Amino acid sequence: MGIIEFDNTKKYDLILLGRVAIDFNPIDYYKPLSESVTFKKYLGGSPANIAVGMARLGKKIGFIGKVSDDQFGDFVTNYFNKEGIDTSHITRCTNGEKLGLTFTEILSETESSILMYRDSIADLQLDVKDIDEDYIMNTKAILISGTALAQSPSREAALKALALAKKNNVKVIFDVDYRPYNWKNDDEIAIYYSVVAKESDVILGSREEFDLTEQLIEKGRTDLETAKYFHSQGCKVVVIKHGKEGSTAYTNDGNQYSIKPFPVKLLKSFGGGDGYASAFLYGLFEGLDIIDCLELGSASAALLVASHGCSEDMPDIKSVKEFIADSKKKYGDMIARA
Ligand SMILES: Nc1ncnc2c1ncn2[C@@H]1O[C@H](COP(=O)(O)OP(=O)(O)OP(=O)(O)O)[C@@H](O)[C@H]1O
Ligand SMILES: O=C(O)C[C@@H](O)[C@H](O)C(=O)CO
Repeated sequence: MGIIEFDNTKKYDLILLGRVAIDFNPIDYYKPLSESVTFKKYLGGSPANIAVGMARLGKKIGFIGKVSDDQFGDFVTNYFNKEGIDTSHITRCTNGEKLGLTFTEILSETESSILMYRDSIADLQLDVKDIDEDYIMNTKAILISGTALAQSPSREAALKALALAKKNNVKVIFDVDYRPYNWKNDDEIAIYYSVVAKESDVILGSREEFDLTEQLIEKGRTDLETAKYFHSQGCKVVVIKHGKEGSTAYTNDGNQYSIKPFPVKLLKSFGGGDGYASAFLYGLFEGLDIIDCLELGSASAALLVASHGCSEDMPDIKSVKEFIADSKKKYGDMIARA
């Protein structure tokens, strides 16, 4: 039994709530996006990427989201169906809202960025009437992706899902997932992120994302202060990521575990967080020790930042374990264990 006690009688392991979008990553990279001509289309959206990652790791996955009523909405739901992800609670917009589009710029071997088109966006039209208690009752855990809190009606839908999860003893995972595009101001970020974080059993975020969350509580906290605060609110695991510097998990029994990134040739700096979340959470559902969950997450993240895509390149557990074994053979047993 791991640190999170899941109800293993439930139909789903995890139901994720948030955006499904599309990534367009350049085939002709190492140049400004303005000069790229050819792109590869992938399913995208951080929670959608995590859903694909966890399905490929063998977990039973559901999703609550809103997509455009057009061919791009068809593309993403068909992709989910092909990956074995339940789409019964993915609904279509009725007023022409569009699916989010993300264009990745791979400028050089060390510089990349994303350009997100998110006006009149479909995913933020998720509504409280789309949140079904019977669906939520049937999962071990829900994952709320922070961007779903950026605007109404999605904001209230996410908070309703949170309330129903707590009511039905469904564990809550909060992936802070900060994308600036749809937020009105820092106060709203702090208000809504902290409301969800305080109710969560597991929180995953970068240092910057925790700073945004805590700005109306206390500024300038250390990672340990942040972790202790959310443990005092009932959170069991706080994971704080520091990009290529690695990450640390703080558990509510007072222990902390750090992991470093696995060495890879970076192609794009995006996707690591989604690969990390999928494999780390897989480890939690498997009841693994936290350090082993971190190792899986760090390995999957490394594979993703070395890949051209995100969802499409999510690894199965065999690939993750082979990568870890190869890395240990090449660099030594303690390669990632800080
Ligand atoms: N250059 C790198 N080489 C190897 N691993 C990396 C590199 N950069 C990031 N990672 C891995 O990816 C993990 C998550 O990256 P990061 O901290 O940037 O999270 P994030 O901002 O949520 O990612 P994303 O860009 O997917 O949203 C890191 O903790 C690390 O394990
Ligand atoms: O999170 C997004 O909406 C963009 C993703 O689809 C993209 O793959 C990325 O940046 C991964 O974190």
